[in-house]
Amino acid sequence: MRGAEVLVVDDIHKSYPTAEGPVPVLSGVSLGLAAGESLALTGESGSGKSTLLHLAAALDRPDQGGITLAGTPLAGLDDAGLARLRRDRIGIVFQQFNLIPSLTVAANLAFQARLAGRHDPDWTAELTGSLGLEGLERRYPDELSGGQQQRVAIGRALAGRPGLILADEPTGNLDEATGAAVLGLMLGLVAETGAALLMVTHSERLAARLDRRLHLRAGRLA
Ligand SMILES: Nc1ncnc2c1ncn2[C@@H]1O[C@H](COP(=O)(O)OP(=O)(O)OP(=O)(O)O)[C@@H](O)[C@H]1O
Repeated sequence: MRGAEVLVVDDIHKSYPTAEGPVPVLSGVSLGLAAGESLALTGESGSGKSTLLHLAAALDRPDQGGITLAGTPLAGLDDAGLARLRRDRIGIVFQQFNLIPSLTVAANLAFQARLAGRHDPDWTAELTGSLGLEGLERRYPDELSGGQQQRVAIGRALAGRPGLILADEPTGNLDEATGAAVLGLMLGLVAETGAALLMVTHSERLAARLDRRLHLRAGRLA
C-alpha cells in the first residue's frame, strides 16, 4: 500500500555554471515517492541522475522549483536545518563511500545511528550479518576491499533506519550475487520500516526489482 509522500520533487530546474555560461542539467523534473515505495532512476551517463539525488539529499539547492521532504519544504530551511533533516531522516549511499577513516566498521555504523538518534545494537548486528561483514567489525575502512567498503557504506546508510534512502549505484562494486543480495536487504528494510528508496542504477535487472522506474533523458523524465 502506498503510504504518505516522503519525497516530493516539483518542477525543479538546475544548471551548473561553466566558462561557456550556465549548462542546464535538470529542466522541469517532478516526482513523488511514498513511504514503503522503491523507485529506480535510470538514464545515460551525464543525464542528471546524481544531480537529482544530490538535490533530494538536500546537499544542493535547485535553481527553480521545490523539494518537500516528509512534509517539510526544503526551501524554507537554512543550511543547518538542511543538515539536521539529512542527519535525522535520510540514509545516503554515494559512489564515494564517505566512510570515516578513523573509525572501525562497527563504529562507522554505530556513529551514523547515534547521529540519527536511533542507535540500536541489535539492528546494527543484524545489518552486519546481512551485509556479510562479520569478522570485519574491527577493521578500518582502508583495510577493506572496494566491495567491502561499499557494503559498510550501505550499512551506514541503513543504520539509523532512515525514512528516505537515496542510493547512487549502491551495488556498483559488488559481484552480481552479492549485489542482488544487498539490494534484497535494502528492499527488505523498505518493506519492514516503511522507508522510501530512490536508487540510481544502470542495471535493467536491478531496476526491475523496484516498484517503479523513471528514466532521465537530457534533464527530463521520459
Ligand atoms: N559541479 C559541476 N559543475 C559543472 N557541471 C557539472 C557539475 N556536476 C555535474 N555536472 C554536469 O552535469 C551533467 C549531469 O551530471 P550528473 O553527475 O548528474 O549525471 P549522471 O546522470 O549522474 O551521470 P553518471 O551516470 O555518469 O554518474 C553532466 O554533463 C556533468 O558533466
